[in-house]
Amino acid sequence: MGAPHDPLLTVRGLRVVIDGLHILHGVDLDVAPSGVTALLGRNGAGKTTTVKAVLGLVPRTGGIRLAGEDLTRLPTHLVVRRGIGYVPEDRGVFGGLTVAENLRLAERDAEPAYPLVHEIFPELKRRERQVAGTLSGGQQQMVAIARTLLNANRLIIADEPTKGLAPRIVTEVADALERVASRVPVLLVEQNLALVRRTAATCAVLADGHTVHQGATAELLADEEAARRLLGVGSSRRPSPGPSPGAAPAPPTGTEVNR
Ligand SMILES: Nc1ncnc2c1ncn2[C@@H]1O[C@H](COP(=O)(O)OP(=O)(O)OP(=O)(O)O)[C@@H](O)[C@H]1O
Repeated sequence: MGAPHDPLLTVRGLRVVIDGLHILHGVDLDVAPSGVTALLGRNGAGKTTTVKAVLGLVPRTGGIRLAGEDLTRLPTHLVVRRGIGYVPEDRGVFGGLTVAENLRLAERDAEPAYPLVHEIFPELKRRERQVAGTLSGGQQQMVAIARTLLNANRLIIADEPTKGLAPRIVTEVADALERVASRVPVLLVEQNLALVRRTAATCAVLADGHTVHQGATAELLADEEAARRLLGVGSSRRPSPGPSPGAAPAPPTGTEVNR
């Protein structure tokens, strides 16, 4: 175990080769021990592959440590048992099962944390008998996130949880993510910069399969030129409401990684 401010998850020199294609060739990433850390980058930069590599869903080399423990050679089921909850991009909710059945399938611990799930997602308690396929996209996303809260996870990884959702629902999911991150640290893959600005104190940016920036989100997004160059977008559409109360303290400066 490290000191309280040490990163919870550290990824160093992560490489992924699939069918001879070099998809990741040097991803470095520190996930803060509290709050939300964002993983950013343009389409195809390697964000989902990075997450899958951490989980052991694709073959990888490099260094992956959770609270100091080396996960690099562990298969997925053992990575999950070390306490990493995963909310995949497609949510993976079983549309033909009820909300309660979806949650029951995700139980891993002897005493699943239903009180916590119902505290953070009271709507899921009210809808526990509803067939998940009839839920809205945002409600399905809440089921997907709730599954990771049932077990005593040390880190939750959410891959683009707001993708395809209407703006009002994005706000609801963002609210939920903040509630979750006040209890369990979150690594958030996200393209919605307003959401990132609101929730994530720190971020890493990928481009072409490697890390090109790590640091404080507010500093990156305040720098128009860097945001445009690294993310391909302007960043000054909204004033920053600042990081959430549960967010980790941000490092003083960003670090650009030149390769
Ligand atoms: N199994 C695979 N076989 C071949 N190429 C792959 C495979 N998985 C990913 N890639 C390629 O690797 C690159 C990175 O993909 P990845 O899905 O990690 O990017 P991403 O940053 O998550 O993109 P997006 O924001 O569009 O979801 C892309 O060019 C993608 O086409």
